[in-house]
Amino acid sequence: MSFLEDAAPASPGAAASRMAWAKVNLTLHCTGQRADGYHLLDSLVVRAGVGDALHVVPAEDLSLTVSGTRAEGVPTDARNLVLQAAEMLDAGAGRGAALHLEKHLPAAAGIGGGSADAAAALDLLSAHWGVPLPADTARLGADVPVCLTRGPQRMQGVGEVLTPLSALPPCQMVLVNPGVDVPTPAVFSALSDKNQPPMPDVIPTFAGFSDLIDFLREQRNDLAAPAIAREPVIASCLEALSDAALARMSGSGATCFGLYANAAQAKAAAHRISAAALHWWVAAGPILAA
Ligand SMILES: C[C@](O)(CO)[C@H](O)COP(=O)(O)OP(=O)(O)OC[C@H]1O[C@@H](n2ccc(N)nc2=O)[C@H](O)[C@@H]1O
Ligand SMILES: Nc1ncnc2c1ncn2[C@@H]1O[C@H](COP(=O)(O)OP(=O)(O)OP(=O)(O)O)[C@@H](O)[C@H]1O
Repeated sequence: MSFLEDAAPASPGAAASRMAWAKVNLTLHCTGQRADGYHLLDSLVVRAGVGDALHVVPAEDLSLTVSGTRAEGVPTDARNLVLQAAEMLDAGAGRGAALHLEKHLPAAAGIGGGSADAAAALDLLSAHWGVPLPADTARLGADVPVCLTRGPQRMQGVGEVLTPLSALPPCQMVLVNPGVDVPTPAVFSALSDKNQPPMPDVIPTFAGFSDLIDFLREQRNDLAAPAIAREPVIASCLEALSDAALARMSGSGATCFGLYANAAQAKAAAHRISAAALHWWVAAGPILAA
């Protein structure tokens, strides 16, 4: 089980570090489809207080090593979004950096693990090399622009249109992943109605936890039904979170989140679910305010 307290501090030899916080889609409405096949979205996105950590030390060449509880199977070559972000930023200039990724988020899990790592790499290396961020970071992945922001965001377009929202009331979250990879393209393809209603034009400022929950209850994750049809265990994750004020799936799955009013409730739920489903990944922490 992972908690915010487990988040890796800057490693002793690192010149600089960044956290790559999990991205959670509190809502995910699919409102259309572009001619190139990408889907138009309307999503309320937050960061959970659990994530990967990326460290850099100066070096002649560009390199990446990976450790951590979820390091198994994560590529260390050019397939890794951290190195793709570095190459994008370097633009062929041949700059070096020794990068080390502490991987704690499951991959292909709907919480943007790879996208958050790419955003952390862009932010870290932009400062380390003294070069500006490129404009078209969505080329690395539709979730990369939102992972470069802090605080709650309304995400529209195919992921590149971002509107910062007022801070949410304090809210604790439990994340549960049953260990099945859910490929994003397959879930989008299986979505039968791609023209569903957006969120309201104006997202209100929430006075307290119960106002936030009341609002979210009226919203949807349109990818939940096709994801559950592919992987029915996702419904079991939602069932395991049934003591939460609200339980939904994030992104294209399979990770589900439960929202709780306080940390004691969230930790109790996380312990209960971990004990009952030993092979599931379970994490608890606050929604990050900024
Ligand atoms: C489902 C979300 O996680 C919601 O935040 C994102 O839209 C997906 O973000 P991502 O994994 O960074 O997406 P990408 O790596 O750019 O795209 C993976 C695949 O998802 C599908 N895709 C993604 C984003 C989008 N707006 N429409 C899509 O149809 C496409 O088939 C694409 O080939
Ligand atoms: N830094 C990285 N960490 C994890 N996986 C990576 C990384 N870089 C590349 N990958 C590859 O990308 C794939 C998808 O990873 P990622 O965690 O971004 O997907 P996701 O959880 O589906 O994100 P989303 O929330 O956008 O659906 C993995 O199968 C993995 O092989």
